Amino acid sequence: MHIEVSGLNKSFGDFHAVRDVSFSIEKGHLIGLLGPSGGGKTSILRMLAGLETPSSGDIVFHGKRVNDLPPQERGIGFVFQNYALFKHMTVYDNVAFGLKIKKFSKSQIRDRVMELVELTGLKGFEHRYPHQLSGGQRQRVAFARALAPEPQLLLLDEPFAAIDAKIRQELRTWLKEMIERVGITSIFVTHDQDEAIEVADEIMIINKGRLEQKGSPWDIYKSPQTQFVASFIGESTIVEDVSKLKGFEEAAGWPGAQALIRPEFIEVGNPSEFRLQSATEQGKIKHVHFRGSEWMVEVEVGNVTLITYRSLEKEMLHPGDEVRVLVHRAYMFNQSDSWMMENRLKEDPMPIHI
Ligand SMILES: Nc1ncnc2c1ncn2[C@@H]1O[C@H](COP(=O)(O)OP(=O)(O)OP(=O)(O)O)[C@@H](O)[C@H]1O
Repeated sequence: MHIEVSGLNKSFGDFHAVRDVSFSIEKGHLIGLLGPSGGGKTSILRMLAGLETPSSGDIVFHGKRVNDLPPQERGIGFVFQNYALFKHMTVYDNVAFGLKIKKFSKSQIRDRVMELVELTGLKGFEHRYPHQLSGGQRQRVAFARALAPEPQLLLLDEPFAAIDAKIRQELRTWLKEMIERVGITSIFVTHDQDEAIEVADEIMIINKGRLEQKGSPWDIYKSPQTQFVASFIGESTIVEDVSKLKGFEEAAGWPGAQALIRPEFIEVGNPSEFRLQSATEQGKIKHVHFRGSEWMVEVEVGNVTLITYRSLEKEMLHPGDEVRVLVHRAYMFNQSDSWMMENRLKEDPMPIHI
């Protein structure tokens, strides 16, 4: 189902939970609504579902305005964290529930339930009750139940929040595969950036009721349009006065602009590792953390602590070591603009606008 949302607002009294949000979603895409707690993600989802009425704005499914349609007429399936299974019903009856309401025949129900039980890897569990299942299995039943009546849109609100880390990881991969196989347009809410990056075709970053950015995980990571997005996705250090770093002197002409530097924009090492010494800073190692496949290094340059990674292949660094630091790039932000700035001493002398 193609979705078009324009100028969506939601106020609770004089509190604006959702502010002028507009977006469209292609049929079959899996969208992650990502943002900090209280940002408005669930409110957006609830308005799409018809569980909350927008204060203003339009919600259009397949070219038809659905603002006034009740939830059961919108062709939506739900998997909510707190939308528990019916405890007194077996897996079979849970999955059959929506089909009975829609008055499918007994044999149609049987065929559809068995198809979904098979699809979700729950064959053999049809006669179990929810308390006889693991958390991951329960969420798979919830998924099967949501899909049974063949909805056009699937909404998932923090579907894995209550599940422990290892199973959550497996379920993410599983969910992505399932959604691709079924080909259903889906939107899921999460405040976990790894989850959104790994699972979603596109991410929408929601903060303080506003849509800050929408795009593929990779686009959002490499071209963040606001400082909030840059600091919310991935790791970074914010530098108040980047003009003090070598190669970034030009930034002194942009008062008020802040720089945000990602770990992969920084190289740290012994002097012999750098050919262009003049472009590097003097630094001192503060901490070195072992991260399994690499070192995470905190290095002090002037009064700023920068975070970067270092290959395990290279010579080991220790706290207190005097090192050279090369900052390749920085994201620059002021109130109305965002752009990428390259180290002038290193390569391209002109700042590149995103
Ligand atoms: N029924 C309501 N009445 C009053 N305020 C509400 C209501 N529902 C939500 N809010 C407020 O609107 C804001 C957005 O809430 P929402 O649940 O949409 O955020 P969220 O991004 O989903 O947060 P979380 O990740 O914590 O679930 C919050 O400040 C919340 O307190």
